[in-house]
Amino acid sequence: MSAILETRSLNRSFGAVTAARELNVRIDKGEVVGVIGSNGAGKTTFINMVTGYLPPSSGEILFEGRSIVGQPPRQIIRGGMTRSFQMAQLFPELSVLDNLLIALVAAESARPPFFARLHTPARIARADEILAEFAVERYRDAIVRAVPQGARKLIDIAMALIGKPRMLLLDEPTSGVSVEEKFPLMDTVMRAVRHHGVTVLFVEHDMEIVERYVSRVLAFYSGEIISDGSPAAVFADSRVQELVIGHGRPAAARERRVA
Ligand SMILES: Nc1ncnc2c1ncn2[C@@H]1O[C@H](COP(=O)(O)OP(=O)(O)OP(=O)(O)O)[C@@H](O)[C@H]1O
Repeated sequence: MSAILETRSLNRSFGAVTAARELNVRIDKGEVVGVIGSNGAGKTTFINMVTGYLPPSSGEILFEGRSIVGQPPRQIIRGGMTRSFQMAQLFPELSVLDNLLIALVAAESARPPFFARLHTPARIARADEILAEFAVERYRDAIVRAVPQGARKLIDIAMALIGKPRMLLLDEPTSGVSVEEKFPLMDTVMRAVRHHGVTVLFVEHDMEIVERYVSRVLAFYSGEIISDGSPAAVFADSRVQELVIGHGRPAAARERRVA
């Protein structure tokens, strides 16, 4: 497998706090990787550095073999790596369609979206295609503010995928989503990313979601990766049990430990 994302000796400090310490991460094309860690472990710092929102204190970040350190987020998006946020980043007063078109133009062009013509037939066709893929067509012309939370999450992730990125980073895709909605939401997202062969890395506190959807887990603690492997191996790691998941580990992991 070839690497799509690599970090080398990546560090980030905030005053006396080390939020990332010598992170050497390699993600191969097609992997679905979960990032876990307790509050303040450095998960968001890692995602922010990789997507251009936060400059590293030192170290290297390679996307498809090329350094992206110093590139602004917009350039990284156009280069093929996008992200969604814990809180959906939609324009609440605009329609779902307009939100998707703005995201598409941002992924296509260096110009700010308001200088480009949004409503071209080709762009609308692409927006309709992704609305159908995420089964949210019925909200196409709704104002975002009026869309239920679960559908908003899906639309936010659809926005991240509309420009056909090769890598997607998600920050807690199921946060704020009801227990009944979380698995259908993740099923929809995973179907879409697998269909397009997108590599995925997502931060998640819900261990049931991690166990069900990822092939590999990175466990963060105090700015370092303390365990990296299959969900079964990482959940069985005594440091991870002590420092990261405690009693919140999934039932299957508990059973494996007892056996
Ligand atoms: N902008 C900032 N200024 C100062 N300290 C920061 C800043 N961002 C993060 N930190 C500190 O860096 C450390 C890592 O924070 P980070 O947000 O990356 O953790 P996290 O694992 O994403 O936590 P959570 O699960 O709560 O989102 C914490 O000690 C945090 O207080």
